[in-house]
Amino acid sequence: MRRLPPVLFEDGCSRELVSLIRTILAACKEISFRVGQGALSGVLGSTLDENIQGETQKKLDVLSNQLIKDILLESGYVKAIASEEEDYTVAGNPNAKYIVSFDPLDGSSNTDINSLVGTIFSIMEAPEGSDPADPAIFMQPGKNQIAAGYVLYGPSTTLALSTGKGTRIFTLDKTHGSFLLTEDFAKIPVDTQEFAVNASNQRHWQPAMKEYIADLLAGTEGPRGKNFNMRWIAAMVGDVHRVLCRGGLFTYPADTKNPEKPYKLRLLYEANPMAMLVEQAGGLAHTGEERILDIQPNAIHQRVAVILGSKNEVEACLNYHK
Ligand SMILES: O=P(O)(O)OC[C@H]1O[C@](O)(COP(=O)(O)O)[C@@H](O)[C@@H]1O
Ligand SMILES: [Mg+2]
Ligand SMILES: [Mg+2]
Repeated sequence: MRRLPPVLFEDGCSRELVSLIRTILAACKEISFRVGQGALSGVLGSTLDENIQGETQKKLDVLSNQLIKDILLESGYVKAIASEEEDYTVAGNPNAKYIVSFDPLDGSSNTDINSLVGTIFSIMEAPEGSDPADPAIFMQPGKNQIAAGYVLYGPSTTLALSTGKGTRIFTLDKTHGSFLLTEDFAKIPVDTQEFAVNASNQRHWQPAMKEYIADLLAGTEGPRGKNFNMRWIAAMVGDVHRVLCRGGLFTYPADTKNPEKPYKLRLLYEANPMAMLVEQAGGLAHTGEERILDIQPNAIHQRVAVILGSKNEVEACLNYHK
């Protein structure tokens, strides 16, 4: 089986980029081990702290963030990092070429129930002459991503990675510690009969999303003329993995539950990297108003609406938003 580094070199990735990706993955292997230890790890449950976004931090959120942050800053490969669990961006090596944003542990409410969690990351180039301490370094649209990926800590530890030449899936061989290529070019089927949404928010959605989901639920008796099934893992990383494996539509739409927070998912750490992986596998990723990868960010913790997955189904959903 082909191992990760040679595959990336064949794609023309620079030595520095391959080393950076391997550095992130080294931290992910450690997180994979800790997550796999479950209650034995001593890091299940919550801390007494909140992150800057007002969310309670799980002990594994804090640990995963520390592992990735330390290894990246020590490596010298990054000019700056932005993390869901850091209040501000963190400056790195002023001479480095890349910047990395990451969600150290996505779906962390799942840690205590032994369910899916993962790490999501996005790599861009730092603008020429930029100041490593200036958060403006991260204010680039997602289409500038050089690489994006996630590591899913499930029954097996799985990496989905794109460097702009398709989306590949690797599986961690825990006996040797290598990520082995297990699916060369993931291809999301264009049609689907499966969707993922947190339906408990239904009464707070905008009319377009209410109508779209109602029509899916109406099945063969509704305007879509076919039955749909629903899944919700409560970890975007798990839901997007299913979409990459067998298609589907995943959405976290705008809602009016908390007027100060109409969107849930973060642009830099969640929406952008997932959008790149999905588009590189033949799917679409949109907010309902614009392509996610075209959004010009205005803050590191910015949140957006997300509709992604099988091309024809995302287009069907977008038709309700016109
Ligand atoms: O509480 P809900 O509505 O099920 O939210 C689930 C969503 O929240 C998230 O878990 C947010 O991620 P974090 O765990 O990194 O905060 C997404 O992965 C997921 O899609
Ligand atoms: Mg997350
Ligand atoms: Mg997280």
